[in-house]
Amino acid sequence: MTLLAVENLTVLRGECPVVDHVDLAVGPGECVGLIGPNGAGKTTLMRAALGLERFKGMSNLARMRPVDRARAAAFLPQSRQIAWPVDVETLVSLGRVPHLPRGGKISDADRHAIEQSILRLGLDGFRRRIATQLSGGEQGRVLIARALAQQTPLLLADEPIAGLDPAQQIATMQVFAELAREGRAVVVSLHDLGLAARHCTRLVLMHQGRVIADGNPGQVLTPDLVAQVFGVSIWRQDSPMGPVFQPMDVL
Ligand SMILES: Nc1ncnc2c1ncn2[C@@H]1O[C@H](COP(=O)(O)OP(=O)(O)OP(=O)(O)O)[C@@H](O)[C@H]1O
Repeated sequence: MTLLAVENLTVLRGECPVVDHVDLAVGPGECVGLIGPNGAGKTTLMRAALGLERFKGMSNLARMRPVDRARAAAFLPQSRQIAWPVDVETLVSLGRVPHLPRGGKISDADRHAIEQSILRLGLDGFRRRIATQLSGGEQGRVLIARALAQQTPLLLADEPIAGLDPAQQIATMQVFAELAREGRAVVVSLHDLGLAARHCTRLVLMHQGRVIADGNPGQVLTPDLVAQVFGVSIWRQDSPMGPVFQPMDVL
């Protein structure tokens, strides 16, 4: 089964392709780290796949009616704008909107999904706090919880761990890996190559709009590719807790 199917997808800015003939298929059980330097095209690829950008090519999600798409995929955009001063529980409950019958009330199943998401993101103590009054990192976790409450087979998350402290970064990546183990799929863009290597089942490396490597972390994060694409050297060691990748120096 394929949850995300993108074929030959190209996004032009004027004459310039910022996403260039990308093919990507993601299925249940995969936690895909979308990596690449600033401007590589990661955000544009996700937005186009969701039908939020004009593109050439094919995306299964962009073809769907909005209500079907909202049940098929949750999207966590890079901008973490929270517009309304509502409490955390109310904000997370908005993730259930695609599942509510027209004019319908929240059901027990909805309540369960909201509760699970709040607990999963460690937000139990925050549920009555006004979301706009939380710190940037706390707001980020609330928005992740809202996306989880949507209970979609696929989650697309654009730099969700940027600005989180180390414990929250690890905990969030563990939640994504867990979702994949439960049979859902996650596509997450991130700049921390070490966390990407540790928690993702697969890495897709973008450079100048193209996918230039796609495979398991060891296949993608080779010293040559990392030097070519990111312009840094990388230190790699296998540890009892898995492989460790650490960018070391600018080349
Ligand atoms: N609205 C826009 N108009 C013109 N160019 C744009 C627009 N949005 C993005 N771009 C350009 O498209 C390219 C890809 O941008 P994109 O945001 O997809 O990269 P990214 O890989 O997500 O980068 P980052 O890691 O910095 O978030 C960049 O060169 C960017 O300047």
